[in-house]
Amino acid sequence: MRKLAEHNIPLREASITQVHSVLRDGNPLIVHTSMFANALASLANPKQQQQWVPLAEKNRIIGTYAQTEIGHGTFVRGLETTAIFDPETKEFVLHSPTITSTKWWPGGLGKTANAAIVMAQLYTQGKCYGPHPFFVQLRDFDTHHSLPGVILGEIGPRLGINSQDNGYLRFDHYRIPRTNMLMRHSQVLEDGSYVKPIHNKLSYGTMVWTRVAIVHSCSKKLACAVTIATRYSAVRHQSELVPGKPEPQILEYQTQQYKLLPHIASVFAILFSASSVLRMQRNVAASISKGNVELLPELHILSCAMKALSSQDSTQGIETCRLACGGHGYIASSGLPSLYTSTTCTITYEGENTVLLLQVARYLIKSYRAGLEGLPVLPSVMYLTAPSAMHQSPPLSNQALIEAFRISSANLVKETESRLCRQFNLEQNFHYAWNRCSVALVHCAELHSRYYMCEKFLSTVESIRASDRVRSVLQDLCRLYLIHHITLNQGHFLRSGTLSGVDLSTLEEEMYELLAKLRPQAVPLVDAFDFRDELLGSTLGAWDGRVYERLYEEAQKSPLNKTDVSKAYHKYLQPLMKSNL
Ligand SMILES: CCCCCCCC(=O)SCCNC(=O)CCNC(=O)[C@H](O)C(C)(C)COP(=O)(O)OP(=O)(O)OC[C@H]1O[C@@H](n2cnc3c(N)ncnc32)[C@H](O)[C@@H]1OP(=O)(O)O
Ligand SMILES: Cc1cc2nc3c(=O)[nH]c(=O)nc-3n(C[C@H](O)[C@H](O)[C@H](O)COP(=O)(O)OP(=O)(O)OC[C@H]3O[C@@H](n4cnc5c(N)ncnc54)[C@H](O)[C@@H]3O)c2cc1C
Repeated sequence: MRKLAEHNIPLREASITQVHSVLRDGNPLIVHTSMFANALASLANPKQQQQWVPLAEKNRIIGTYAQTEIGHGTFVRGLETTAIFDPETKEFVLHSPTITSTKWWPGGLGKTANAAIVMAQLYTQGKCYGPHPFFVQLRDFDTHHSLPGVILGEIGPRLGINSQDNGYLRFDHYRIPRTNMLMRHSQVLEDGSYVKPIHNKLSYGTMVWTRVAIVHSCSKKLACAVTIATRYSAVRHQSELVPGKPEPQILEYQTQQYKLLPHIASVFAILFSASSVLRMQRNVAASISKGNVELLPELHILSCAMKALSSQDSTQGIETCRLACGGHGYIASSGLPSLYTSTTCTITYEGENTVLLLQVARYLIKSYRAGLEGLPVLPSVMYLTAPSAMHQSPPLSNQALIEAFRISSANLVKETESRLCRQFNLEQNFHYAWNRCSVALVHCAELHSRYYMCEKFLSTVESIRASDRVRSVLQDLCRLYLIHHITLNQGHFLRSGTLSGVDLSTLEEEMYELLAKLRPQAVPLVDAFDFRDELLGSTLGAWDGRVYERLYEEAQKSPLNKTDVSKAYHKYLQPLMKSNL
């Protein structure tokens, strides 16, 4: 926090700086500097911002985002915490009526935060208007004691990010002023009448913002992992490639190159997609402030798609990097275990991935149907019903591969929509039919999202003007990425007829050549991510390659090495050894 102040970094931007990466196992302030700060900036009206933002900037208020309940995370409309307006006192009464309505998971809630943005079902004049955000003080600002009517605690150890205090929260008829409802988009007036927002999902804005931020952070985490594993693979020598010859660097093995290079490529694919979504988010934020919400649905879908794909890719990539380091990848000092545990949670939080992909699928099916009827659809999905341009590009060129993605994705959506119609005719209920098709629907969303990511990778690389040599390396990397994902999804391309079996063999052959061609670039590419050793925090991935010395030095720090004979010997082991059991 002192560093942020020194460098004049506003609270809202803190979460995208390096600060949080230094604190590897999570930290109790992350939700304060990200979601809480963003909720105030985007959901509070100017008067409320004047009241709370300066206090949050000075860390007098430390906040969290309390939405998820022990009984409901995904289904936001099903939240049970109530905020009932009392016109007599001009207050909202917050209450947790059931065990399942207990807020559960918010970061920093357990012991750190003294305030929260609480999502609760808004009731006024006897009517429920759905989940709305409220600013709620939870602890005394001086003593830090929880306030009467507020029950708070920590939820216990987790798979990772255990330096963070994820918490639980219950309300017992806890009263807050009317003006604590975040009123930028919707309001409850003094007489209890409700003023609705210009789009009924604007109160979900903090989630959209965080999903976009997660895409960027996933590329960073994966970049750390590939840096560690690639540098280590250049230092580590093992086995014989040619019998009788010296042990080669493990990076010489094609299988090792196959483990690492596609994930190095993935860092760029995620990064370039993140930039594109971020640009769109800024445009949408500017439009919303002028009262235009036309592009909000597109941003919602794109942020769902990219959050799902980037969290899945980076988690798998980090695990592959860990395995690529053999036994040393399992040791905590490699940095890889904590990278994994602090990344795999992104698959679940801020919208569980399957659920987000189903949001994307819903949009694809709706847009496909609209396109068939000649109704206007947004640019990113026009291709679903637009004629194919496959024949215009040279066979197997990058453009042709992108076209193959586009056509395969459109084909899958078309096929799944027909299945949905057939199922609907059988079930006579759209929702049951939807559920019966949901595996295929998730595949549609994944292929569409992959197409978007490939397209962003290629168009960004093609636009590089600063250096021909850099562009050339990135073009190879991008080509590897396209072919790699085509080989992983062969079935879709064969089914749509966009690529033949022969095409796929040709591409596979090219992929193996690309691995060899890119091998000398592997270390320079990860060096170019420019992580300081302190930030990587890895015995295997440091700049100087002193892997074995660092592993040995780190072992010396183990508390068990402070004495030659441990206390446990005298207490348990010696008696056991003498007991003749
Ligand atoms: C670095 C920071 C650390 C972060 C730590 C992690 C913090 C957290 O995890 S906080 C909690 C996060 N929780 C979540 O993300 C919950 C996930 N669930 C949801 O977002 C919603 O329940 C969701 C989107 C799945 C469904 O919402 P629901 O209100 O039921 O809408 P639904 O009926 O499915 O859709 C209705 C329409 O709204 C649209 N819609 C839904 N959400 C949005 C949105 N945010 N913006 C615009 N439109 C939206 C849909 O596309 C749909 O449009 P259409 O009718 O045209 O097809
Ligand atoms: C580390 C961490 C930090 C978190 N921080 C916060 C925080 O700061 N604030 C906060 O409010 N919350 C936080 N959360 C909660 C998080 O947002 C939820 O866990 C997440 O949204 C998933 O919801 P859930 O746990 O209810 O899962 P569920 O929705 O119960 O998911 C369980 C399974 O059901 C499936 N499923 C659910 N609905 C559907 C559907 N409609 N169709 C098909 N399948 C479905 C899912 O795919 C999944 O396989 C955090 C969670 C974690 C793990």
